Amino acid sequence: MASPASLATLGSVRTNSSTVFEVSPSPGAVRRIRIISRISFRSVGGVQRRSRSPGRVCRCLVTTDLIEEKGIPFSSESTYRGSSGSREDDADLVLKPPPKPVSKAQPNGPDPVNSALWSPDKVVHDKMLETGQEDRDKMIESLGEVLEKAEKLETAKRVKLDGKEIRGNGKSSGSSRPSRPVNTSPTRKSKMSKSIWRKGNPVANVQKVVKEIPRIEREKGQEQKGRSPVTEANKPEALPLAPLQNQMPSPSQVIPKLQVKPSVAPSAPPAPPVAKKPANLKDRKPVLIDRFASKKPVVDPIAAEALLVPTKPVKGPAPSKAKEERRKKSSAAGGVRRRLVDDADIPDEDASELDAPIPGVTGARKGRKWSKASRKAARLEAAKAAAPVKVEILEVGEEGMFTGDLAYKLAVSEADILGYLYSKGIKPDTVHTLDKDMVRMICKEYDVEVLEKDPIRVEEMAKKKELLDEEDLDMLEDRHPVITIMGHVDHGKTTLLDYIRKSKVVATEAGGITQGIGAYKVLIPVDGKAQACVFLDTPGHEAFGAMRARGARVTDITIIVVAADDGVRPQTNEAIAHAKAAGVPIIIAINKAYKEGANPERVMQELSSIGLMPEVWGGDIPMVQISALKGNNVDELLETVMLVAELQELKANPHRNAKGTVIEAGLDKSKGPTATLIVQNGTLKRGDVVVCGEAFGKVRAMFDDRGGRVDQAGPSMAVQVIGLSSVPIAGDEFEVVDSLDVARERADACAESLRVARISAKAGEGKVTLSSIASAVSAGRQSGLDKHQLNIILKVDVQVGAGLECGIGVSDFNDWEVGDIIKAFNAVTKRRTLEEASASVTAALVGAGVEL
Ligand SMILES: Nc1nc2c(ncn2[C@@H]2O[C@H](COP(=O)(O)OP(=O)(O)OP(=O)(O)O)[C@@H](O)[C@H]2O)c(=O)[nH]1
Repeated sequence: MASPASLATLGSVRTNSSTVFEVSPSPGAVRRIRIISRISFRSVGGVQRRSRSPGRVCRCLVTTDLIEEKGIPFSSESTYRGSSGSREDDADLVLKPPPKPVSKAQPNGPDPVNSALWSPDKVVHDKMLETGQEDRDKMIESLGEVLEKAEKLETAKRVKLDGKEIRGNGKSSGSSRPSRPVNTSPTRKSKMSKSIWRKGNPVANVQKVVKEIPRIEREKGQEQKGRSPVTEANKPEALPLAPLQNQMPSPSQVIPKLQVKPSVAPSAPPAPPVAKKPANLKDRKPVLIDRFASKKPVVDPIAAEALLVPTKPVKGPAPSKAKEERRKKSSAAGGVRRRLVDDADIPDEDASELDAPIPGVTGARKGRKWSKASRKAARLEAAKAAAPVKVEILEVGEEGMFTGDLAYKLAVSEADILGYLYSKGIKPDTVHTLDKDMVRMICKEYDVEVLEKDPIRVEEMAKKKELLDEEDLDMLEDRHPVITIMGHVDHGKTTLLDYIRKSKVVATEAGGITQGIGAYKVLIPVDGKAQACVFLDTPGHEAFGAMRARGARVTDITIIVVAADDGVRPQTNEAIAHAKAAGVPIIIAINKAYKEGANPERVMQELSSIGLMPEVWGGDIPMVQISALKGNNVDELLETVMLVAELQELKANPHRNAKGTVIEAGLDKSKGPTATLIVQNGTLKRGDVVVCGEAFGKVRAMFDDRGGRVDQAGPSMAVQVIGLSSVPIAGDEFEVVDSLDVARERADACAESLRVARISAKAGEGKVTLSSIASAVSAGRQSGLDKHQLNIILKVDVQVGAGLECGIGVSDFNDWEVGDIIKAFNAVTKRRTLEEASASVTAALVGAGVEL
């Protein structure tokens, strides 16, 4: 309880219920006066009523500083609880004069403060004013705290939602505490932005600041003040915090700057906020605006502008009408590809041609349609090239044709031909060989003209030329026979020749044959006396007909080998034809006669059917059944040969310059151009000047069939010579002349004559050979061949000679027909069947415009 003295010094305040003053009268110490209960500020003791509300509640806290400032001495030990005091005590307290001021006395006049204090009404009034002011401050402060707490809660929620928890808000709040009174008036958004910004989450803050604050400011500025839009730079200062900022400037002035910082772009010109967003967001983190923005395709601004640029309006509806008309026309024509041509001019029968690509128009319309058409055309062209081409004119020889060959030339199947023959009551032979009459009949059915095949150049080549002059008749001497072995493939020609060489040549001459030059000299005992003979080897494949023809031309006797287990075959017939054409005697060697399954009688019958009647059957053709492998009856065969040769009375003039035929030619690395010559008349000496077609030269050396050097070669002798200017052509005739000048002139004349002959004879006859093509091209003649070129690379080792399984003469091709070249190519390569090779190459030639 307060003492009366203390109460007297403090003054009295009457309350309706109790006195709530707690006074500590000790000066200098911290004192506190607390109103802890309901008080009613009424007019007490002449003091003006502060509040007319009897129930007004007011809680205030007054520090002793204020009391000390007022000069009121008090002590904490003296308290007064006046509820139990009497009115007199209260009056005494009021009526008593206040004690003399201790600390601040004013001698010249009354101290306004002290005087006021000493004025009972004024003291109470001032205290009430001070208490009211403090209450307002307290209320403002408490409201600020409440708002700040609410902001913290809201911010925490938002941050949690963003996955970023904001911690330590108390610090920031504390730092901004001085501005709380200011923040009572501004918007919550600005404070939140400030708070978040200061917590180091600039991204979220940036979004809010950029998007919201300027808009709010702008709206407020425009609506309330009616001013022109503020710039971005002065927006922060235009916040509605300004009035209170003047009173509490320091913190509030900093906060708006932090809020506006991300959105401020001082150097940027004023622009709509929408236009500014991408730049700011891009500067920060675009992924927050659009996480997939980086994955989106980048649009070329120029292209986008071009697309967005509106097209100029086209005058009139012409394009659509024309397009519609074209569509109608194309639909009527029935194809997309026909839109590019004038359909009205196209007859119906030519409509199919439009399926092919249109030259020159293809490039005008690119797309799947045209590429598909191109592919279709390519397929058709390929199929056309691969398919057999029906000939218009067919040549047929005396030997007739195979059914397969005729079917290919007529572009039909063999079944069609056989069916036609059966319908006519004709049954072809077992090998399906059609004779000439059958071929004519069939070709007439298919409207193909048939011409008699020229028995030809092969036959002409096979004809034996007369090598003897009138001067030679008085100096003729016997000569060795030249024998050629011919026959079908694998019928045993080489086996027979090998047996003769081993049994006769090797046995009689030491060393045997060391070099094969396509001619072999053999000594055959006849009546106990060895007689020499020369064998020429020729390939049996059909492609080497020309070689066999040349062989037949230079030969005196022809041995035709026929396998008893296979019978007469095509090359058998060909060999027979060549021999007949050359007028050369024919001896039939029925080989493999002792082989199981062999039927020599059937062979004899077949031969007799083609005009070769066996001697045993009363004919004039010697036929010997032998075994080339075992050597059975080979001596009998040789005796027969020599008997026939003896009957021929083979003679020549060895005392004159040599004449003969080139049977083989080639190019040797060390020797240069080489040629195997068989002397048919005269004697060839070393140093002679020879002319071989277009080649000429002095014979520098000669080699016999054993490889030995020889100085001369008489009639029926085969030698290899070196020293020629070029490689001659197998089959060319050679002749010894007096000098090189003469030889040169003869060679040039021969070359020109051959060239002219090839052009006129080959090309004029419609026969296409490499020579005719080359001659036509070189001569520049308009023969229809100068526009085409056929490139064939064929690697061979020799031109013509013995054992030519792997080689044929390149030069021979110059005079060959293309068909024979194809066959030769197939024979050498053996990559595929003859029909396949012929079909493919023929198709290529036909496609190139070459008539075969
Ligand atoms: N059983 C038997 N086989 C033989 C006989 N003669 C040859 N042959 C075999 O028949 C095959 C062909 O013999 P070749 O001598 O190469 O026939 P070719 O006529 O020279 O053949 P080309 O030179 O290609 O024309 C070989 O396997 C020989 O062994 C024979 O009398 N009896």
